[in-house]
Amino acid sequence: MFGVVIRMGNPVMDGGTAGRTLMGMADLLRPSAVRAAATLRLADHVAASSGNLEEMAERTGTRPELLDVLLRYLVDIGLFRRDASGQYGITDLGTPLLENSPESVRRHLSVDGLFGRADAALIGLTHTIRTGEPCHVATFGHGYWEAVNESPEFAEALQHADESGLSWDMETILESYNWSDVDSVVDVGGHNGTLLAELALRNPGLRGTLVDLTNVVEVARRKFSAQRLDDRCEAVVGSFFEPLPTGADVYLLSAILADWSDEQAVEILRRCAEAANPHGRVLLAEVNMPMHDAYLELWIRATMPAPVREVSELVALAERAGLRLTWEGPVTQVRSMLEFAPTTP
Ligand SMILES: C[S@@+](CC[C@H](N)C(=O)[O-])C[C@H]1O[C@@H](n2cnc3c(N)ncnc32)[C@H](O)[C@@H]1O
Repeated sequence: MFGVVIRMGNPVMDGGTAGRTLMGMADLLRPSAVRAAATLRLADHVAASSGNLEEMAERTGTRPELLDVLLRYLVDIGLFRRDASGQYGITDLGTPLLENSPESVRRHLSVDGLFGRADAALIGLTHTIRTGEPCHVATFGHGYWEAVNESPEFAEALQHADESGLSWDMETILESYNWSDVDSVVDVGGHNGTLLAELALRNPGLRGTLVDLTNVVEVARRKFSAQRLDDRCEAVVGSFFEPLPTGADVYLLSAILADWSDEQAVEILRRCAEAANPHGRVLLAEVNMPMHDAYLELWIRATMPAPVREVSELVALAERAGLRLTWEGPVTQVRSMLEFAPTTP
């Protein structure tokens, strides 16, 4: 209370244009109110409501007097309107908060959802800048990928976000490597199965095993079934920090290491080296984050470590894990293709 009073009497708030602009840029209330509206599904409740605030509070599990303040503020910022009788309605700007709007952003903004939670952790950005630790870890006690696997809804959210298909230059993985000699591949951290399914479709002799955490594996299994690939592609629950299925020709790591520190990356590579012994190969198809976009890079750094590594650094990590470079493929703007073989039997 006193803080509010002090801030309202602050000359920065009352005067200087730049100060006001900055205070507006740094404002946290507006985004929090928009996200509260998304989380509480207020647009849908307003659309279905008879106008009775008590009833809407009951449905949203909120306190009527505070729900009223929130709705009034959302009117002030143009997401809702209120007629003379006090009945609320949705404006054009507020329409994407409806669950079934073609442009719906409700799930994305909900603080109960995967992306909304990750965004909420951004308040700890200073911690990340100081320490390098993702503020997601500092805020929730675990990383982004553990969160994905915490709730089936989170994995589904990721699947919807990934419906774009072969993203991040996956075509380079499919086309630059000689898959015709490969009988079996383990897609380590293979996610929703998009890449493995495409590999199997383009290489009819190839069998694949995808290893990932629980919820993601469910999504991958459904994809393999839908594409009638169950006889050649399986998805198994496992961690790349634990022993992996042994004896495959290729252990594929696509866009994995960027999410982990050097020590963790070496551990993952070592698990692949152990499983690949003695004749298998480890194929690194690492992503290179676009450095020119500071906004994206800050978001990613706040959410996961995502170090951007040069080819020489990747090779050095692999050597620490008992792997030697056997093939250097293309290095595109977003991918580095490198093949390794275990050095020790
Ligand atoms: C950035 S995605 C990469 C997915 C995929 N390989 C691709 O190229 O799109 C990272 C994947 O690693 C998985 N993952 C995270 N921690 C894991 C662990 N300990 N063991 C296995 N998979 C894990 C995540 O669930 C996610 O599917």
